[in-house]
Amino acid sequence: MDDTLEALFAVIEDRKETLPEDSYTASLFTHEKGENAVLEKLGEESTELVLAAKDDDREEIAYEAADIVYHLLVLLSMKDMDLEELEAELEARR
Ligand SMILES: N=c1c2ncn([C@@H]3O[C@H](COP(=O)(O)OP(=O)(O)OP(=O)(O)O)[C@@H](O)[C@H]3O)c2ncn1[C@@H]1O[C@H](COP(=O)(O)O)[C@@H](O)[C@H]1O
Repeated sequence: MDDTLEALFAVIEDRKETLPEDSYTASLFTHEKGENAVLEKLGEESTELVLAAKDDDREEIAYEAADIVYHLLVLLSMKDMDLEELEAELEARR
């Protein structure tokens, strides 16, 4: 899981740097979508996750959780944060 998150975060950081035209991630870092779009997605997906949990729909829970994790990592990158800061906070709670 760590490797998966690190690989995804590396792709997100690359898209932020290179801004390929056909990249959804890159569009989030430009005025085309921007921070508000990321925050809206996190709000929508949280609601969808709650509904999936209420339905005990495991496939949908995994799908919505993945959407949230992806947009959360985009938000961290947007704020010039990195995975280490998230890990440090989680470790501090152990
Ligand atoms: N993990 C994701 C990921 N999760 C979700 N999304 C996109 O997030 C968008 C919104 O997701 P939704 O589930 O809300 O889908 P939707 O309601 O149909 O979207 P909208 O039409 O409302 O925008 C969709 O366009 C999804 O494709 C993602 N886009 C990219 N990634 C990862 O980022 C990598 C780079 O992607 P690009 O930047 O597109 O090259 C990919 O290889 C993936 O690993």
